Amino acid sequence: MRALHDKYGPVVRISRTVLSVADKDMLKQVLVTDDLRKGTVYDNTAFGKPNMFNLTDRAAHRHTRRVISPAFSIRYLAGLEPLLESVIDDMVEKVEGDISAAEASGNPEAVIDLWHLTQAVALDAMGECAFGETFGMIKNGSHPLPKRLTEGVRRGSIFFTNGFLGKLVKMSGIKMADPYIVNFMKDVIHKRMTAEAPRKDILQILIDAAKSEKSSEQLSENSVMGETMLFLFAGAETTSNSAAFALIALLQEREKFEKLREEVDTLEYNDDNKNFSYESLKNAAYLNAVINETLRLRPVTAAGLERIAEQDFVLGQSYHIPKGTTILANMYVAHMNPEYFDEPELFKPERWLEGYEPAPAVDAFYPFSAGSRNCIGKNFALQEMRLVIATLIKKFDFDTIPESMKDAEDIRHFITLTIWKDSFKAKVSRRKDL
Ligand code: HEM
Repeated sequence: MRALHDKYGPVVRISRTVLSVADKDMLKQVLVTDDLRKGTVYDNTAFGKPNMFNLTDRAAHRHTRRVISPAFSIRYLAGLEPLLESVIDDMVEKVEGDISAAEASGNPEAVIDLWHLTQAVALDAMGECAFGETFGMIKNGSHPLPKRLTEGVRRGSIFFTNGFLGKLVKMSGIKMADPYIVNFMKDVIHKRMTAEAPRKDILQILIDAAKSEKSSEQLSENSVMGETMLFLFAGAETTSNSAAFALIALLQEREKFEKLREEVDTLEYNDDNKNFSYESLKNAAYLNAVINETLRLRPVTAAGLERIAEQDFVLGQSYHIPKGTTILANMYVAHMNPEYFDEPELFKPERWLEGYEPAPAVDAFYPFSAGSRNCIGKNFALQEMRLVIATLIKKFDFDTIPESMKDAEDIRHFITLTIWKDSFKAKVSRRKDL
């Protein structure tokens, strides 16, 4: 798609009824101002349960989003900090344990798969915050869930990107939701519905809605299940891949790693509970610049977001778009446009720092989308990424493994952007300068 945009400009007609759009003002029009309805491709992900992500009906989506939004408010998220912190503590313990094991056999460095580690962290974070208990991924190293999750996402991507196949499977009545995940979910919800005391987490907001007697605040039990499963799909791999992509970029460019470490060492850190404060991470300019730059270069939805014109309209004051046209909002192409971001191929966190010239076009930066269907988990994801990256850099030294660095260049797009090998290993040791 990028090559087509390079050749034909910000609007590319890829078939009689499908346009790809990468102009920043048009992206805003499609996603925010005109707020076009989600396209039919989203129906293809609704094999199991309808949820906030795949609902295309505006009223149904508005209701669900309104009921769930309090779980993602900044204030409520602040209350989830102890849960996230316990996951980060597990991560540190795990890495230290691996290093101790390596040291016992005479090696100061442990070989650790950072792709898997961040995935385990994201799954345990989702477990703690949305399922009421950790999956124990970091500690035990395995749980049937991540394997099935990855398989599910990859299988789903075939249907997500192939509308005809999706419709065929739907018509045939084949159930795409993995029964293991469904049963797991049913148990979790049952436990919480019958629990005596509430637990302060994301799931609690959904459970309260399931129990609510006011129809305007209600969610059916079926919806609670659909939404909770959605958090697992939407919240784990997206966040873990992004955190891992940031670590890979920092290992590729050591001076940026050192610059980040310098900043991380100045941040408020509580030695007793071994954690950074939310405020200090939120205001860490270089850390947030590294995250922004990673999301610019490696946006999880790099294939574009599908929207549909429900009536004729004029796009960007120049294109007459007939009703029924599908529009792909292609943020990746916008992120790679040199008019918006200078030297767009380069990993340059500095562009996000105050005073950098030419300033990045923040209105062309859409990693979490925008408008009524933007990412509800944005703040959660950002905080988790900040914690993971800052903690690893504060506590450990890293050495690269050439073969892994090479493998990390093979990046593919399923539903999210991922490393084809599903693995990124590095040598990790205790920090020598502490
Ligand atoms: C780096 C991490 C993440 C990125 C880059 C990301 C990005 C996105 C994007 C681009 C969308 C719009 C998708 C579309 O229109 O098709 C989206 C939607 C969504 N995301 Fe995220 N996301 C991340 C993490 C999370 C987390 C942690 C959660 C939940 C805990 C989450 C939950 C959702 C949900 C529920 C939607 C659908 C919202 C709606 O349609 O109303 N995401 N995300």
